[in-house]
Amino acid sequence: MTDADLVETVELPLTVHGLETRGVSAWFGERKVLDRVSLVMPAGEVTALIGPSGCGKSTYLRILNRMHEMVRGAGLAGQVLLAGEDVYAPGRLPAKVRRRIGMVFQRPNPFPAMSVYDNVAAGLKLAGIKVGKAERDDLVETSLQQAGLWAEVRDRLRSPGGALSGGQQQRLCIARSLAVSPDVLLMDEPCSALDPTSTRRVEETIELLRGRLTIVIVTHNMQQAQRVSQSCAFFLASHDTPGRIVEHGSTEDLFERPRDQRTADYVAGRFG
Ligand SMILES: Nc1ncnc2c1ncn2[C@@H]1O[C@H](COP(=O)(O)OP(=O)(O)OP(=O)(O)O)[C@@H](O)[C@H]1O
Repeated sequence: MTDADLVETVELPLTVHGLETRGVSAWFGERKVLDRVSLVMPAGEVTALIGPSGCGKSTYLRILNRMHEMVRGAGLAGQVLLAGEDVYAPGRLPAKVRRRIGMVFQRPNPFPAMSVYDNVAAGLKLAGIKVGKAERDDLVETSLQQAGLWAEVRDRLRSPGGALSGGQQQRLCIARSLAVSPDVLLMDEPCSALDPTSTRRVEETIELLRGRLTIVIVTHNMQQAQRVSQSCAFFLASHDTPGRIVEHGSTEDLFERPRDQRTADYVAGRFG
């Protein structure tokens, strides 16, 4: 048997696209917070962004789906490519980019008074997608299944989203994002407000989604980065130096065989 035979091959649907940035820098007013960040986030994989607080991970994530430009005074240079196409090309609508590159935030933010069903269907509505009732039913069910929540809510689709547990609410938000069939899902510390059991369930959902779409996750939890991601990028900034990637590569290499001493210190919990 050769080494090649041992490599697990995951067959990707043709529709799964990867994401790449080339020389991305960012500013808030005069202050530069990211410096020439180049990174490939492979199709169908989970890429974890790690690093101490304030090094620019969330800013970088928000650049990927054009949310950074919503902040007054925010500046940007460089390129973001989805399936090789620049998401900042002239004429590309930010709303369309955000439909292809969805996002889940630190705190679950379902519409609390809206039913579970309507919360997922809201993903379609917000994206301006009109479908008939039967197709909507299908999409809601499929999205909840992909988010690993269907079995828990199939009998309470008409209950308010706000009545679910924190972890269920986060998976409901994931289902809402999935309803529009995005290419990429960005997750900004999606488990930081959750207890360990709910965290596990969200991690299982991430595992379920792997291979179906490309995922980029910001996490402060080193065990989580190791559990859920296949590749990993370590960001670092200092008081007078904007955030940069110190090291990136396979998650295993980054944690087991870091090339840079700062990476070794960070993943071992010696700072940050
Ligand atoms: N809206 C904003 N206006 C001005 N400065 C901002 C804004 N958002 C973030 N910053 C600054 O940009 C830098 C990067 O912040 P960012 O939130 O991206 O870091 P982070 O690595 O995600 O931090 P954390 O892990 O604490 O969430 C920080 O110095 C922060 O203070």
